[in-house]
Amino acid sequence: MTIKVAILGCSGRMGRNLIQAAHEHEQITLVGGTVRQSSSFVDFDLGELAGIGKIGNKTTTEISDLTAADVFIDFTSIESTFEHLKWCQQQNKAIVIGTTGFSDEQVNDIKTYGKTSPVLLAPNTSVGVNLLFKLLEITAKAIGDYTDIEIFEAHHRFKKDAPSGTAMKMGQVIAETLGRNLEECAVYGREGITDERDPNTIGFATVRAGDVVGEHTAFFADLGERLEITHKASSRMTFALGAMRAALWIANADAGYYDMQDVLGLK
Ligand SMILES: NC(=O)C1=CN([C@@H]2O[C@H](COP(=O)(O)OP(=O)(O)OC[C@H]3O[C@@H](n4cnc5c(N)ncnc54)[C@H](OP(=O)(O)O)[C@@H]3O)[C@@H](O)[C@H]2O)C=CC1
Ligand SMILES: O=C(O)C1=N[C@H](C(=O)O)C[C@H](O)C1
Repeated sequence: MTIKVAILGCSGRMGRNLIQAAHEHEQITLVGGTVRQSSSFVDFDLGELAGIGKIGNKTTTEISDLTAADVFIDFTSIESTFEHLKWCQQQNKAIVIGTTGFSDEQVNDIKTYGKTSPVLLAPNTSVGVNLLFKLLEITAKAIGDYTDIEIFEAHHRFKKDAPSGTAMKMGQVIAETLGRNLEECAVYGREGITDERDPNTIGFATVRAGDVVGEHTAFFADLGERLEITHKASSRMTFALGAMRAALWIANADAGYYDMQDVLGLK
Protein backbone atom coordinates (compact mmCIF):
# COMPACT_ATOMS: atom_id res chain seq x y z
CA MET A 1 0.00 0.00 0.00
CA THR A 2 1.19 3.51 -0.81
CA ILE A 3 0.16 6.57 1.18
CA LYS A 4 0.28 10.28 0.35
CA VAL A 5 2.11 12.51 2.81
CA ALA A 6 2.51 16.29 3.22
CA ILE A 7 5.23 17.93 5.32
CA LEU A 8 4.25 20.99 7.36
CA GLY A 9 7.12 23.39 8.04
CA CYS A 10 9.28 21.80 5.39
CA SER A 11 12.11 24.36 5.39
CA GLY A 12 13.12 23.59 8.99
CA ARG A 13 15.94 21.29 10.14
CA MET A 14 13.49 18.42 10.52
CA GLY A 15 11.39 19.50 7.53
CA ARG A 16 14.28 19.02 5.13
CA ASN A 17 15.06 15.54 6.53
CA LEU A 18 11.37 14.65 6.33
CA ILE A 19 11.24 15.63 2.65
CA GLN A 20 14.16 13.33 1.88
CA ALA A 21 12.80 10.45 3.97
CA ALA A 22 9.34 10.72 2.36
CA HIS A 23 10.70 11.10 -1.18
CA GLU A 24 12.96 8.06 -0.84
CA HIS A 25 10.36 5.82 0.87
CA GLU A 26 8.90 3.10 -1.39
CA GLN A 27 5.48 3.20 0.27
CA ILE A 28 5.15 6.97 0.45
CA THR A 29 4.27 9.58 -2.16
CA LEU A 30 5.27 13.09 -1.17
CA VAL A 31 2.40 15.41 -2.09
CA GLY A 32 3.95 18.71 -0.98
CA GLY A 33 4.94 20.87 1.95
CA THR A 34 4.25 24.21 3.61
CA VAL A 35 6.42 27.15 4.58
CA ARG A 36 5.39 30.40 6.27
CA GLN A 37 4.06 33.28 4.16
CA SER A 38 7.12 35.34 5.17
CA SER A 39 9.54 32.56 4.15
CA SER A 40 12.15 33.05 1.44
CA PHE A 41 11.35 29.48 0.33
CA VAL A 42 7.80 30.09 -1.00
CA ASP A 43 7.20 28.24 -4.31
CA PHE A 44 10.56 26.49 -3.92
CA ASP A 45 11.28 22.95 -5.13
CA LEU A 46 11.05 20.53 -2.17
CA GLY A 47 13.97 18.42 -3.40
CA GLU A 48 16.21 21.47 -3.67
CA LEU A 49 15.23 22.44 -0.12
CA ALA A 50 16.29 19.02 1.10
CA GLY A 51 19.52 19.08 -0.93
CA ILE A 52 18.55 16.06 -3.06
CA GLY A 53 18.01 17.88 -6.37
CA LYS A 54 14.75 18.96 -8.05
CA ILE A 55 11.78 16.61 -7.51
CA GLY A 56 9.12 18.76 -9.20
CA ASN A 57 7.06 19.48 -6.05
CA LYS A 58 6.93 23.07 -4.84
CA THR A 59 6.32 24.54 -1.39
CA THR A 60 3.07 26.32 -0.61
CA THR A 61 2.01 28.62 2.22
CA GLU A 62 -1.46 27.05 2.46
CA ILE A 63 -2.16 23.67 4.05
CA SER A 64 -5.45 23.72 2.11
CA ASP A 65 -3.45 23.28 -1.14
CA LEU A 66 -2.46 19.82 0.12
CA THR A 67 -5.84 18.09 0.50
CA ALA A 68 -4.55 15.20 -1.63
CA ALA A 69 -2.44 14.01 1.33
CA ASP A 70 -3.66 11.18 3.58
CA VAL A 71 -1.28 12.06 6.42
CA PHE A 72 0.23 15.41 7.51
CA ILE A 73 3.54 15.52 9.37
CA ASP A 74 4.13 18.52 11.63
CA PHE A 75 7.51 19.45 13.12
CA THR A 76 6.94 23.21 13.48
CA SER A 77 6.04 25.30 16.54
CA ILE A 78 3.35 25.15 19.20
CA GLU A 79 1.13 27.85 17.69
CA SER A 80 1.21 26.49 14.14
CA THR A 81 0.71 22.91 15.30
CA PHE A 82 -2.66 23.93 16.76
CA GLU A 83 -3.63 25.63 13.49
CA HIS A 84 -2.67 22.46 11.60
CA LEU A 85 -4.54 20.24 14.06
CA LYS A 86 -7.70 22.30 13.64
CA TRP A 87 -7.53 22.06 9.86
CA CYS A 88 -6.78 18.32 9.90
CA GLN A 89 -9.73 17.73 12.21
CA GLN A 90 -12.08 19.71 9.94
CA GLN A 91 -10.89 17.72 6.91
CA ASN A 92 -10.76 14.42 8.83
CA LYS A 93 -7.06 13.98 7.98
CA ALA A 94 -4.50 12.10 10.07
CA ILE A 95 -1.65 14.09 11.62
CA VAL A 96 1.72 13.05 13.10
CA ILE A 97 3.05 15.72 15.46
CA GLY A 98 6.75 15.82 16.35
CA THR A 99 6.74 19.37 17.67
CA THR A 100 7.74 19.67 21.36
CA GLY A 101 7.37 22.15 24.20
CA PHE A 102 3.63 21.68 24.89
CA SER A 103 2.35 22.25 28.44
CA ASP A 104 0.29 19.48 30.09
CA GLU A 105 -2.81 21.55 29.36
CA GLN A 106 -1.89 21.81 25.67
CA VAL A 107 -1.29 18.05 25.48
CA ASN A 108 -4.80 17.56 26.92
CA ASP A 109 -6.16 19.86 24.19
CA ILE A 110 -4.33 17.81 21.54
CA LYS A 111 -5.90 14.65 22.96
CA THR A 112 -9.38 16.06 22.39
CA TYR A 113 -8.69 16.32 18.64
CA GLY A 114 -8.17 12.55 18.71
CA LYS A 115 -11.88 12.10 19.50
CA THR A 116 -12.80 12.91 15.90
CA SER A 117 -9.67 12.35 13.77
CA PRO A 118 -6.42 10.34 14.03
CA VAL A 119 -3.71 12.25 15.97
CA LEU A 120 -0.27 10.95 16.92
CA LEU A 121 1.95 12.98 19.25
CA ALA A 122 5.58 11.90 19.71
CA PRO A 123 8.26 14.08 21.33
CA ASN A 124 10.77 11.69 19.80
CA THR A 125 10.08 9.52 16.75
CA SER A 126 13.31 7.48 16.91
CA VAL A 127 12.94 3.77 17.59
CA GLY A 128 15.79 3.84 20.13
CA VAL A 129 14.24 6.52 22.33
CA ASN A 130 10.89 4.75 22.38
CA LEU A 131 12.63 1.58 23.50
CA LEU A 132 14.38 3.67 26.12
CA PHE A 133 10.97 4.73 27.49
CA LYS A 134 10.17 1.03 27.93
CA LEU A 135 13.52 0.39 29.64
CA LEU A 136 12.83 3.28 32.01
CA GLU A 137 9.55 1.69 33.04
CA ILE A 138 11.30 -1.63 33.81
CA THR A 139 14.16 0.09 35.65
CA ALA A 140 11.94 2.41 37.68
CA LYS A 141 9.83 -0.58 38.73
CA ALA A 142 12.93 -2.51 39.84
CA ILE A 143 15.08 0.15 41.57
CA GLY A 144 13.36 3.52 41.22
CA ASP A 145 12.05 3.69 44.77
CA TYR A 146 15.52 3.69 46.38
CA THR A 147 17.78 5.32 43.76
CA ASP A 148 18.37 8.99 42.95
CA ILE A 149 16.81 9.67 39.56
CA GLU A 150 18.25 12.38 37.34
CA ILE A 151 17.62 13.11 33.67
CA PHE A 152 20.22 14.78 31.47
CA GLU A 153 19.69 16.08 27.95
CA ALA A 154 21.89 17.92 25.43
CA HIS A 155 20.86 19.60 22.17
CA HIS A 156 22.08 22.09 19.57
CA ARG A 157 22.23 25.84 20.19
CA PHE A 158 19.09 26.54 18.10
CA LYS A 159 16.67 24.51 20.22
CA LYS A 160 13.93 26.70 21.70
CA ASP A 161 12.37 24.55 24.44
CA ALA A 162 13.88 23.09 27.62
CA PRO A 163 13.97 20.50 29.00
CA SER A 164 13.46 18.67 25.72
CA GLY A 165 10.13 16.98 25.00
CA THR A 166 11.92 13.65 25.26
CA ALA A 167 13.39 14.46 28.69
CA MET A 168 9.94 15.51 29.91
CA LYS A 169 8.43 12.26 28.64
CA MET A 170 11.23 10.30 30.35
CA GLY A 171 10.32 12.05 33.59
CA GLN A 172 6.63 11.32 33.08
CA VAL A 173 7.24 7.61 32.39
CA ILE A 174 9.36 7.27 35.53
CA ALA A 175 7.02 9.35 37.73
CA GLU A 176 3.95 7.41 36.57
CA THR A 177 5.68 4.07 37.19
CA LEU A 178 6.58 5.16 40.73
CA GLY A 179 3.18 6.70 41.47
CA ARG A 180 4.67 10.20 41.76
CA ASN A 181 3.32 13.45 40.32
CA LEU A 182 6.01 14.94 38.04
CA GLU A 183 4.72 18.47 38.59
CA GLU A 184 5.41 18.06 42.31
CA CYS A 185 8.67 16.11 42.22
CA ALA A 186 10.57 17.65 39.27
CA VAL A 187 13.63 19.80 40.00
CA TYR A 188 14.79 21.83 37.01
CA GLY A 189 18.47 22.74 37.56
CA ARG A 190 20.21 23.56 40.85
CA GLU A 191 22.15 26.56 42.11
CA GLY A 192 23.51 27.84 45.43
CA ILE A 193 22.86 26.15 48.80
CA THR A 194 20.40 23.51 47.69
CA ASP A 195 20.57 21.34 50.84
CA GLU A 196 20.82 17.54 50.57
CA ARG A 197 18.97 15.81 47.79
CA ASP A 198 15.31 14.96 48.47
CA PRO A 199 15.05 11.24 47.51
CA ASN A 200 11.60 11.68 45.99
CA THR A 201 12.69 14.25 43.43
CA ILE A 202 13.45 13.70 39.75
CA GLY A 203 16.15 16.10 38.60
CA PHE A 204 16.58 17.57 35.11
CA ALA A 205 19.78 19.00 33.63
CA THR A 206 19.99 20.70 30.23
CA VAL A 207 22.90 21.52 27.94
CA ARG A 208 22.58 23.64 24.77
CA ALA A 209 25.72 23.61 22.64
CA GLY A 210 26.85 23.69 19.02
CA ASP A 211 25.30 21.10 16.73
CA VAL A 212 24.39 18.29 19.18
CA VAL A 213 21.54 16.41 17.47
CA GLY A 214 20.08 15.00 20.70
CA GLU A 215 21.37 13.10 23.75
CA HIS A 216 19.40 11.79 26.71
CA THR A 217 20.52 9.93 29.84
CA ALA A 218 18.56 8.72 32.84
CA PHE A 219 20.62 8.10 35.99
CA PHE A 220 19.43 5.69 38.68
CA ALA A 221 22.09 6.20 41.36
CA ASP A 222 22.57 4.36 44.65
CA LEU A 223 25.54 4.42 47.04
CA GLY A 224 28.13 2.10 45.49
CA GLU A 225 26.67 1.82 42.00
CA ARG A 226 24.64 3.70 39.43
CA LEU A 227 22.84 2.71 36.27
CA GLU A 228 22.86 5.10 33.31
CA ILE A 229 20.59 4.57 30.34
CA THR A 230 21.62 6.69 27.38
CA HIS A 231 20.39 7.39 23.88
CA LYS A 232 22.43 9.43 21.39
CA ALA A 233 21.05 10.56 18.05
CA SER A 234 23.75 11.30 15.50
CA SER A 235 21.48 12.19 12.58
CA ARG A 236 18.04 13.81 12.28
CA MET A 237 17.27 11.20 9.64
CA THR A 238 16.56 8.76 12.48
CA PHE A 239 13.67 11.01 13.61
CA ALA A 240 12.49 11.45 10.01
CA LEU A 241 12.43 7.69 9.35
CA GLY A 242 10.50 7.16 12.59
CA ALA A 243 7.99 9.77 11.44
CA MET A 244 7.53 7.81 8.18
CA ARG A 245 6.76 4.67 10.20
CA ALA A 246 4.25 6.68 12.20
CA ALA A 247 2.65 8.07 9.02
CA LEU A 248 2.26 4.59 7.50
CA TRP A 249 0.75 3.30 10.73
CA ILE A 250 -1.70 6.16 11.31
CA ALA A 251 -2.91 6.11 7.69
CA ASN A 252 -4.86 2.96 8.63
CA ALA A 253 -5.95 4.07 12.08
CA ASP A 254 -9.39 5.16 13.25
CA ALA A 255 -9.92 8.48 14.99
CA GLY A 256 -7.93 8.41 18.23
CA TYR A 257 -4.98 9.78 20.15
CA TYR A 258 -1.79 7.76 19.64
CA ASP A 259 1.96 7.78 20.27
CA MET A 260 5.04 5.95 18.98
CA GLN A 261 4.47 3.10 21.47
CA ASP A 262 1.35 2.27 19.43
CA VAL A 263 3.33 2.32 16.18
CA LEU A 264 6.13 0.13 17.54
CA GLY A 265 3.88 -2.29 19.44
CA LEU A 266 5.51 -1.36 22.77
CA LYS A 267 2.32 -0.91 24.82
N1 LIG B 1 9.67 14.36 17.66
C1 LIG B 1 10.95 14.31 17.31
O1 LIG B 1 11.53 13.22 17.12
C2 LIG B 1 11.68 15.58 17.08
C3 LIG B 1 11.07 16.76 17.40
N2 LIG B 1 11.66 17.94 17.10
C4 LIG B 1 10.88 19.13 17.36
O2 LIG B 1 10.35 19.59 16.12
C5 LIG B 1 10.22 21.00 16.14
C6 LIG B 1 10.98 21.61 14.97
O3 LIG B 1 12.36 21.37 15.15
P1 LIG B 1 13.42 21.89 14.07
O4 LIG B 1 13.11 21.33 12.74
O5 LIG B 1 14.75 21.67 14.68
O6 LIG B 1 13.10 23.46 14.11
P2 LIG B 1 13.19 24.52 12.92
O7 LIG B 1 13.02 25.85 13.55
O8 LIG B 1 14.40 24.26 12.10
O9 LIG B 1 11.93 24.16 12.01
C7 LIG B 1 10.62 24.54 12.27
C8 LIG B 1 10.08 25.00 10.95
O10 LIG B 1 8.68 25.18 11.04
C9 LIG B 1 8.39 26.31 10.27
N3 LIG B 1 7.08 26.83 10.62
C10 LIG B 1 6.66 27.34 11.79
N4 LIG B 1 5.37 27.68 11.69
C11 LIG B 1 4.96 27.39 10.44
C12 LIG B 1 3.74 27.52 9.73
N5 LIG B 1 2.66 28.03 10.32
N6 LIG B 1 3.69 27.10 8.45
C13 LIG B 1 4.77 26.59 7.85
N7 LIG B 1 5.96 26.44 8.47
C14 LIG B 1 6.05 26.83 9.75
C15 LIG B 1 9.50 27.29 10.56
O11 LIG B 1 9.54 28.30 9.57
P3 LIG B 1 10.51 29.57 9.74
O12 LIG B 1 11.90 29.02 9.53
O13 LIG B 1 10.06 30.46 8.62
O14 LIG B 1 10.30 30.10 11.11
C16 LIG B 1 10.70 26.34 10.51
O15 LIG B 1 11.18 26.22 9.20
C17 LIG B 1 10.72 21.44 17.51
O16 LIG B 1 9.61 21.56 18.39
C18 LIG B 1 11.60 20.29 17.95
O17 LIG B 1 11.75 20.19 19.34
C19 LIG B 1 12.87 18.00 16.51
C20 LIG B 1 13.55 16.85 16.20
C21 LIG B 1 13.01 15.55 16.48
O1 LIG C 1 14.76 20.03 18.88
C1 LIG C 1 15.37 18.99 18.61
O2 LIG C 1 16.35 18.97 17.84
C2 LIG C 1 14.89 17.73 19.17
N1 LIG C 1 13.79 17.76 19.87
C3 LIG C 1 13.11 16.66 20.43
C4 LIG C 1 12.87 16.87 21.91
O3 LIG C 1 12.61 18.01 22.33
O4 LIG C 1 12.90 15.90 22.65
C5 LIG C 1 13.68 15.33 20.07
C6 LIG C 1 15.13 15.28 19.70
O5 LIG C 1 15.92 15.01 20.79
C7 LIG C 1 15.61 16.47 18.90
